[in-house]
Amino acid sequence: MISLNGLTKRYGDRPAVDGLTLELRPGTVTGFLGPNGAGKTTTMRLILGLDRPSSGTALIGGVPYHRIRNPLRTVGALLDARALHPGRSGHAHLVALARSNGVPRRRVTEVLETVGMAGAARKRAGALSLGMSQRLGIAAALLGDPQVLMFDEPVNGLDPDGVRWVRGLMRSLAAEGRTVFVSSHLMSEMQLTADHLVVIGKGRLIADAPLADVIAGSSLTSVLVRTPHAGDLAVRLRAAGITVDRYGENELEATGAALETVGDLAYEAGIRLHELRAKEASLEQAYQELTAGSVEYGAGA
Ligand SMILES: Nc1ncnc2c1ncn2[C@@H]1O[C@H](COP(=O)(O)OP(=O)(O)OP(=O)(O)O)[C@@H](O)[C@H]1O
Repeated sequence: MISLNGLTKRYGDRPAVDGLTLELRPGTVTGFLGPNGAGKTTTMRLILGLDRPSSGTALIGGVPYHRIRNPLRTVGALLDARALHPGRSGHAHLVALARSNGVPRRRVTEVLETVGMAGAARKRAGALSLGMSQRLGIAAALLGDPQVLMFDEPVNGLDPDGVRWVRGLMRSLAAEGRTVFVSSHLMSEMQLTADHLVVIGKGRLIADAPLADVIAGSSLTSVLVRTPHAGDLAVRLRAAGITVDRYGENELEATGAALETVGDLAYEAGIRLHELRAKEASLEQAYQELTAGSVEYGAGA
């Protein structure tokens, strides 16, 4: 479990991370979202003890990173896949990492197989494609078989097959009861991977909620109804303050109300329904609404 309490990091007088308080739970993939410069990488660096907080705390299993006795066996992380000695092979890198952290050497072979790098592991790190470097970084994170895993943009540079593989890996790590914290800008991918979302903007917490709740909270999530009495139902729904769009004679779309509310209002009015169906917003739409006020580096209209 990771707990952040009032976590703050200032560079000069500008906060990059501003009073984050939240908990990341085991058995869950938590997606970490936010516009460019929102403070995602800084938050991960603070959790990993690579930067010191200006105030507040980041604890892993109740202790700060620097007090963990065997960090690699407790937390695995991929922050920057290119941060490797370019002349060293992936295999040599992992062997050195295993040796200095008391991890048995056979784990190197295991994790290289897990990430599909067994063939390319003897290449110089500098000669690897971005996607292969990402796989190697993921192998390093898995090396100590840790309960907590953090990945900063792990699918960056991966081909569609690799993206699907990362999704399966995150899901299986969480299914084993591990805490998985993963940042990404690929909303469609996050929608398929994450159970829970933490959204930040300008260093501040915007949302900390199950994926389903974030999507249900979008103004674009609506209810589609098919009924021979669409006109009557529209009047009833509008009277209850619900926005209604009509499609043809027998169909309407109600926005800003739960499926149950629409069904109950129809029932109370004695209106027969032939179809009642939720039309979910995409995570991308929900995310854009949530972060509309926090985008610092946008391209304008
Ligand atoms: N070492 C540093 N010195 C000064 N400012 C920094 C430093 N590191 C990060 N920042 C600033 O902190 C803010 C947050 O940056 P961070 O990299 O954490 O954002 P991010 O959410 O990971 O962004 P992206 O999605 O673009 O990777 C940015 O404004 C960045 O310029």
